[in-house]
This record gives sequence, structure tokens and C-alpha cells, in this order.
Amino acid sequence: MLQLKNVSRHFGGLKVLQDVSFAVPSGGIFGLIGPNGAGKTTVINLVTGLLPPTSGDIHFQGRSVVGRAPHEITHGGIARTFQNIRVFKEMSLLENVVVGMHGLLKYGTGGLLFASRGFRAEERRARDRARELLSWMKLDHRADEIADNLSYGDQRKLELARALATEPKLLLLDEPVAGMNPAEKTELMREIQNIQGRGYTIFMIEHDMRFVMGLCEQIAVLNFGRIIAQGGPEQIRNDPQVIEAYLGRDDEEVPA
Ligand SMILES: Nc1ncnc2c1ncn2[C@@H]1O[C@H](COP(=O)(O)OP(=O)(O)OP(=O)(O)O)[C@@H](O)[C@H]1O
Repeated sequence: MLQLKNVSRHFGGLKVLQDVSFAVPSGGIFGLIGPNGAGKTTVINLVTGLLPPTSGDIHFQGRSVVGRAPHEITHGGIARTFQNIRVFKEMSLLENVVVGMHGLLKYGTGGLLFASRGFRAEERRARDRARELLSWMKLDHRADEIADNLSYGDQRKLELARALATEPKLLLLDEPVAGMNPAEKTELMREIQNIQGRGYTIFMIEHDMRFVMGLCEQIAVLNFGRIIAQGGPEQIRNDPQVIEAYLGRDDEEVPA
């Protein structure tokens, strides 16, 4: 579904990614892990079109995304969540999700001014779909509350519903469990599995080893801008290069 082919990204003399290649298969959950500063966020920025690669190519569903604007890439079927929560706290849950559909709505914001019949029908459909996405996250019973009322974990789930509102095929999760407590992590793990079960492909970058090992079928490990290992959780856990990359770093949990 997503393929990075010999991708490099330099910032001046700093070689943040060097010859990175991996493939995210359709329908699976793929994790990219690596110590702080390894280049994980840069990978997401390249895939979503926020940055161009210095060299190499990125294919999504067989077509290169290099040179395409972020909104085109979103339209093409890639959605993302962010490391820091970006919900609109004073808006209702439902409105937060409807906002995620913005680029898809035929009548756009102009429809708000003229409230045409077409606009009203479209708005109804958008709200129905938003309620459905909230129900996937088990948040539909709170659809009309403001987002600020939600716990931290539920706000992250709301972000997932909003990302799904762009009707993606591939969902990129940027450290989805950052700042969550263990109960929230377990719950999110279930929701992500449910999303996968509905046919979406998921690509995540994440620090939490237990979460990644428990959820991902395939994992790639980035260290100093290079892929040092790829495989299933068991293989990654026992890979000497991976163990070495994590040992001696007090900022990371060793993937024991
Ligand atoms: N726009 C930029 N200009 C210069 N250097 C950058 C830029 N973006 C990232 N870097 C550098 O690239 C390196 C990798 O950063 P990146 O954020 O991709 O790592 P990461 O693996 O996501 O780290 P973390 O887990 O801490 O978020 C870092 O040394 C960072 O300082």
C-alpha cells in the first residue's frame, strides 16, 4: 500500500534519513520505531507531503506522492493524527468530526451561507457519518458535548474519528499513546484493532514498545536515519542490532 524506496532526507549537512526502504502491506498494522531523533517524524512528514525527500521515491497504491501537496495526499487516501492533541476544545465532538470532512464536502463553507437544499442534505449525511465514526470509537453517546469535557484518552479517540472522516485508506498515527495511562492504552489498542478489522491499513510511529509489539504485525527499526531491522515482533525483540540501539539510552525503554 505504502512503499518507501531508497528515501533520503538531508537538512543542510545533517543526514536525517539515509536510504530508507520499507513497504507497508495493505490491511495490516505496521510500526516504525527507533530511539529519539532517529528520524521517525521526518518519515511521516515526507509521506504526508509536508517535506520533499532529498532523494528516493514514495509510492502510495502504486503511484508516487513525491511533489504532491499535503491536501492532495489527504484526498488520495492518507490521513494522520498528531503527536500533540489537536481537537477543537470548544466545539462538540460531532462538529470536530464534521470539520475533518471539510475537504470532501461538495458544498463547502459557502453552503453554510445559503443553506440550499443540497447543502442541507449533504450536512445531514455528514452528521450521520460523523455519528457513525464516533460510534466506532464508542463516543457517540457524547456527540453533542464539547470536546473539552473528554478525558485525555477520549480526546485521542476523537482525533482518530476525525482522521477517519477524510475517508482514508491508510491511517498514520504519530505516537498515538503518548501521555496515556495503561487503561487508556489498552482501550486504544482495541479501537485500533477494530479500525484495522474494518479494512483500513495502519502505519504508526510509537515509543511505547509494549504497545507496538502487541499491535503491529510488521515493525521497522530506524536508528540514526537508517533502517537497522525489519520483521515481526519476535524477530525485532531478539535482534542484536535493535537491542544495542536501545541499550545505554536512558530515554528509551529496552524492548525486552
Ligand atoms: N526541519 C528540520 N531542520 C533541521 N533538522 C531537522 C528538521 N527536522 C528534523 N530535524 C532533525 O532530524 C533529526 C530527526 O528528527 P525526527 O523528529 O524525525 O526524529 P524522531 O525519530 O521523530 O524523534 P522523536 O522520537 O524525538 O520525535 C533530529 O536530529 C532533528 O533535530
